[in-house]
Formats: sequence, structure tokens, C-alpha cells
Amino acid sequence: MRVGLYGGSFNPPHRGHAHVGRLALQRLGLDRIWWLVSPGNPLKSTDGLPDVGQRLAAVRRVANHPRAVVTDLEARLGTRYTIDLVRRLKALRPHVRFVLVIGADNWATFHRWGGWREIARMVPIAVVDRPGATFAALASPAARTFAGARVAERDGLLLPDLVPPAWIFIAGVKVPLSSTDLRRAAERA
Ligand SMILES: Nc1ncnc2c1ncn2[C@@H]1O[C@H](COP(=O)(O)OP(=O)(O)OP(=O)(O)O)[C@@H](O)[C@H]1O
Ligand SMILES: O=C(O)c1ccc[n+]([C@@H]2O[C@H](COP(=O)([O-])O)[C@@H](O)[C@H]2O)c1
Repeated sequence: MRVGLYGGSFNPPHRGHAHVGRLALQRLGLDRIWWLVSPGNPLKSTDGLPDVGQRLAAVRRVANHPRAVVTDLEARLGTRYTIDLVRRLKALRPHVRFVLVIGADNWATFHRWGGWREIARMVPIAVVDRPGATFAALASPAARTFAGARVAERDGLLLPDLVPPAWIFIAGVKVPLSSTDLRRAAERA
């Protein structure tokens, strides 16, 4: 079983998220993608963040794919840091091939995540390109640190079975949407 771990604040979810979900399923040959609605990104303020229950309902409407599972697992496990989540999941499901799925902006700042090198050594990572983040992601400290572990885009189907560190940059169509823009538009309306 190959499972993508797609965590997010999803405040609110949008078509860019749906794009990431679909692309990861296709390019990585995943059996499932778990949309993990975060109790709160440890690097972001939780001011004004709707509760997990509200965001779950909204994410279900956007994720809408037979292989997508939308879950509040992080709230239930009591994890906020991805390293804790990955450790717990690997212990709970040792036979599942997990892949971390993130957008290019998060790969650009991955070196600020708790235990980032260790995360990259525990789980393969798929990075989906995003407008305005391509260069920052490909020149990031994480990209440079793990330059030797980058897998060619055409080999995405192999990624879940590789021994980490292993990461892929998935280019192609970029979707110019962000939750920040949607929140601002809602405030103006
Ligand atoms: N348009 C997009 N293209 C590619 N990846 C995206 C896109 N939007 C979000 N992501 C990725 O999806 C994950 C969840 O993103 P998040 O919920 O923070 O949305 P966001 O639009 O980045 O929100 P915000 O503007 O509040 O930071 C992150 O890994 C992020 O990089
Ligand atoms: O573990 C960390 O230090 C860490 C730092 C920043 C983000 N994350 C996770 O990255 C995912 C995407 O976050 P966000 O807010 O960009 O949607 C979400 O699952 C967060 O919990 C994790």
C-alpha cells in the first residue's frame, strides 16, 4: 500500500490543493492520499484559524476523489510537527509506503521545519511546483542538502519504494491559487 501524506492548514481549501492531490495520485501511483487537516502549522499563527471540524467539511468538498481520504488524524494523535506524525505513522503502519506531499513553497522553507533532515531521511518527499516558488524551492537549503537524492520527474512511480532520502520535483501546470488570496478576497467582499 502506497499512501501520500498531504498535510495542510486548508484555510480555506481551493483548486490548487485539489490539483496537488490529483497530481500526486497519478505521478506517484498512490493507492491513497490522506489529506491531513492540520490542528495548526507550528510555523503559523492559529489566530482566526477555523477549528479542524469546520475545515474537514470544506476539504471533503474539494478533495472529492475515490482514493482521497480526508482526516483529522493529527488532532487525534496530538501531533503538530510533521516529524512526530511520520514517526508515529511508521511505527503504527510499518508495511505502508508513505510519501510526504508538499507544495514548492514548503520545500523552499523546509529547513525551518522541526527535524527536517530527519524527516527527509525517514520518508520520500514529493514537491509539487507552485507559481512564484519554483526557483526558491530548487535553490533551497533542503534541495541543496539532498541534491544527490533527487529523483527524475519521469521516475515518480518509483519514489514510494525508494529508501529515503529521495525527493522529486513535479513540474507541469501550476495553479495560481492560495488560501491567503481567498481570505483577502472574502474580507473585501
Ligand atoms: N496552488 C498550489 N500549488 C501547489 N501547492 C500548493 C498550492 N496551494 C497550496 N499548496 C500546498 O498545499 C499544502 C497546504 O497548503 P495551505 O493549506 O497552506 O494552502 P496555501 O494556499 O499555501 O495557504 P496560505 O496562503 O494560507 O499559506 C502546502 O504544502 C502548500 O505548499
Ligand atoms: O513540522 C514542522 O515543523 C512543520 C512546519 C511547517 C509546516 N508543517 C506542516 O506542513 C503542512 C503544510 O502546512 P501549511 O500551513 O503550509 O498548509 C502541514 O501539515 C503542517 O503541519 C510542519
